[in-house]
Amino acid sequence: MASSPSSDRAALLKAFDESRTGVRGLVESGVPSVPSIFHHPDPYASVLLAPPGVSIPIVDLSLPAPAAAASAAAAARDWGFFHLVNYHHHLVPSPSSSDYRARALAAVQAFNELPGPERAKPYARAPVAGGVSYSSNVDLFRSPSASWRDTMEIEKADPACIPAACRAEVLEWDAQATAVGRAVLGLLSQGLGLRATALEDASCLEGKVMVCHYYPVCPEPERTMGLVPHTDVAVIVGLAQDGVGGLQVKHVGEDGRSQWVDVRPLPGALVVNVGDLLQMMSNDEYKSVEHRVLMNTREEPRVSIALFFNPGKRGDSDLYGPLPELVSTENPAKYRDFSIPEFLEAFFSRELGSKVLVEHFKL
Ligand SMILES: O=C(O)CCC(=O)C(=O)O
Ligand SMILES: [Fe+2]
Repeated sequence: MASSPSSDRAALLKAFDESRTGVRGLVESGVPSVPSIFHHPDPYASVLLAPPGVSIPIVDLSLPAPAAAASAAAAARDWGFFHLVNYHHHLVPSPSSSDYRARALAAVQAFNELPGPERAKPYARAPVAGGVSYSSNVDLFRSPSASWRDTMEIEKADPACIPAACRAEVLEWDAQATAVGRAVLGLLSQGLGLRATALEDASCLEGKVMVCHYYPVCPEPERTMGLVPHTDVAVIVGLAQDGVGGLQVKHVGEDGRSQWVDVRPLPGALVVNVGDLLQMMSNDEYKSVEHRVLMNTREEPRVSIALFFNPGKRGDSDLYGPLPELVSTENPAKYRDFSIPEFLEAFFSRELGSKVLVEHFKL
């Protein structure tokens, strides 16, 4: 019996997933070209590139609090993305000084470059017992094209389950990035005219997911993508990227047209962005923004670590939606309230995409 293209694709996806060694495993096996399951019809799709010199705003955390809050709020309103600099005085004191961020990125790279059988051990589709999973493409079986990326996800992990190659470093980074995340949530709360602890009180520091990406070198970068355009399912995200580049943000330029703006690596800076949940909690004051990762043509892999801050209270009766303080008869709620289980079910039933949850809960 002749097989159909879709059953061929399903079989190829299954075989790829069962290899348990991700895209890096394909590269190690010496694939000379990008296999068909990773082909994107138009990886550089349709939207203009911003002229050189256009870039996301920079928020300086060493400014006096009111100025820092105004700057973070303006960036969250106008761009949904910013570089955070001078955050070091918010870090947790630690005997091992120096660059936690660089250490964590290097350790994630080391994990991804372990021999295949070693890194295959935690291979699983999240969520899993122990809170750690390594896999390729969160939406592998739901999306039309796979992307050139492997990912380790860490959520409420038992430290013993984090691979030894990066355990100490990712735990250290989690503690540091959480301290910085607390400061950013404070600024963004103040920027909404609320008390500094408003978002923290809504449990937004308690439901964290750390997502460590590895984008292997690619034999045909123009045929595939690192990460398809999407908005983040989170309150905020703090991202550490290495020096390779490829992340782009969609922004409406001065001429009113959308364009892709490169988020060029800025040494030492953390990239912070607004997720769909904060857009809804802020009743559209802050905007989640579409972003993507293009494959680089450099002969080196790219590593990034994204820390997703989500609400930790997740019962069916813990409801989220526009913060009550922001809603009035003049400014009615633009979204209905929802529980986190309801939110996650909507997320896991779809491929990665843009604003799908914002649309889902819109009134
Ligand atoms: O790797 C990056 O720079 C972006 C990662 C990202 O957008 C995500 O994990 O949602
Ligand atoms: Fe993202």
